[in-house]
Amino acid sequence: MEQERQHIVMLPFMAQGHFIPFLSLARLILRRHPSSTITIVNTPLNILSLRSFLPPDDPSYSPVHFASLPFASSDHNLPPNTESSDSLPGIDSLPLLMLASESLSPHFDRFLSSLDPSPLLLLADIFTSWSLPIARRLQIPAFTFSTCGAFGTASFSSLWLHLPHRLHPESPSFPVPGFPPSFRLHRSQMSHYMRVADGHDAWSTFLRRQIRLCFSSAAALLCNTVAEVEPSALRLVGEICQLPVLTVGPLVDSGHRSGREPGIGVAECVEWLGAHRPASVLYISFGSQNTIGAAQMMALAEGVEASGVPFIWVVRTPAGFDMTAEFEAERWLPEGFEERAAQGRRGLVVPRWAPQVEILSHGAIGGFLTHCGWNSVQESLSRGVPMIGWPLASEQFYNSMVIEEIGVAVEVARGVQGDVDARKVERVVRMLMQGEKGREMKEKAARCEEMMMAAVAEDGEKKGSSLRAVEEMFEMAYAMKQDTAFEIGTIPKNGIE
Ligand SMILES: O=c1ccn([C@@H]2O[C@H](COP(=O)(O)OP(=O)(O)O[C@H]3O[C@H](CO)[C@@H](O)[C@H](O)[C@H]3O)[C@@H](O)[C@H]2O)c(=O)[nH]1
Repeated sequence: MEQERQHIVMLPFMAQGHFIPFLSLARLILRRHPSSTITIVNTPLNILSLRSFLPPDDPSYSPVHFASLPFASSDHNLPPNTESSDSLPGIDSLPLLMLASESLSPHFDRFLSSLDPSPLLLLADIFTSWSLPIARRLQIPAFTFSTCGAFGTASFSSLWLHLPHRLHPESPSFPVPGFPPSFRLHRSQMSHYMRVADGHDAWSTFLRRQIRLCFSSAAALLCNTVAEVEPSALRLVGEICQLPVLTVGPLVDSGHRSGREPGIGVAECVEWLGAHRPASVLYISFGSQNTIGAAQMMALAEGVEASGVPFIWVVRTPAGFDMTAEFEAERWLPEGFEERAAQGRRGLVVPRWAPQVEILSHGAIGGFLTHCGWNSVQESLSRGVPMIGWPLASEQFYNSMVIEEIGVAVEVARGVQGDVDARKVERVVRMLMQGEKGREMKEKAARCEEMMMAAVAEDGEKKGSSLRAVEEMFEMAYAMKQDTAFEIGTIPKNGIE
């Protein structure tokens, strides 16, 4: 009976950047509760992708099952076989995928209703909050798992709910509801979509609906962060969403990870990195679904080349062009850039996708120029690698603020549209990789690494904060399951809507 009650259903949003932390959370849960079973629900192609992340012979994942819900992307004005954000031609079509994802609701309802006995818990994504009312109706405790950090979740949620910049049309910066009065954000720290949002566009419609449902219907918020790394942001996010917050990070899986066909094999990467001095190589990547502008790409290439710092750069077609298309180096990079980089192993240009975790784990990596996607930030810090931030979209702007404040990063540019100065890139790269300030940042990153490892470490009775959070999650879910009245009123409400 106990065993049956330990069935957890997970519903990640349709994006690689969300699958990775969900799988990693599954692994963490199974480490603490090996007799649990976990069913990850998604669309057919995403299930294939999720499966490919799992090491084929790793018994620790054998209690993970998958359930597929019917989905045809062409029914939603999306290209055929487009089921995740990284297979979209560009970020502009993300709202179509977001709105299409809500069509899974009746299928998910049928799936969840068919489970007998009913599961202990639903772990929904913040973007799949449409599933929370279904779980509540079926008296299944439902928590939201934010794949972002605490500060990122707090800022992103408050900004989308209130669009506060619209109240200050003349001002470049503005206060944010729920944040201390002295706190202000700058317009450049918003994606283009948020800047132009009026509350009725497709982005606002979907995101506001999901955030409100999360705040009103989840029993708790799980955050992919480490309590000791983001202590003050934890209070902030708890106040903004009016939910208990549990920190379960860092969800960085060091196991086998393919997910997508890499542009370079692990062995080749490791061999290339092996020819370099410790902490001498800069890794450059903009995550799974973002890319920079064409002129920015040229400036970045010029700056990195001028710095003389060896690099591995994951490239994809610039913003405004089909991101799924083949990368044309001769069109998007300075003439002869790749050939010069190849000489003496100065640089490695990798099309589309690289084995990032393996690269960041290599001792030759000394810095990471990143778009500040939260998985990348966690992967970098959990290996003590300091960063250069270049946030492009979503909550990446606020992640960049967090890592600057912790002292483990410096921001070099923002967004996909602005001018980028190759000289500044050169200076910042040299500073991080060769300067005194870079050395200090590396020391701070090493301290973050220690805190992150401690959060998931166990020494007899002593458990790290993230392991304790997993226990708390189980205790809350058991208590809610026993309290058959949980549906009416035992869940905290934030009063929104
Ligand atoms: O060549 C690549 C590129 C990416 N990755 C992996 O893909 C993930 C990328 O995740 P992340 O760095 O978070 O970037 P996005 O894919 O852009 O993530 C989306 O989801 C994140 C978590 O919610 C948010 O923080 C971001 O803003 C949002 O864009 C990481 O695990 C990387 O290791 C690779 O393995 N190889």
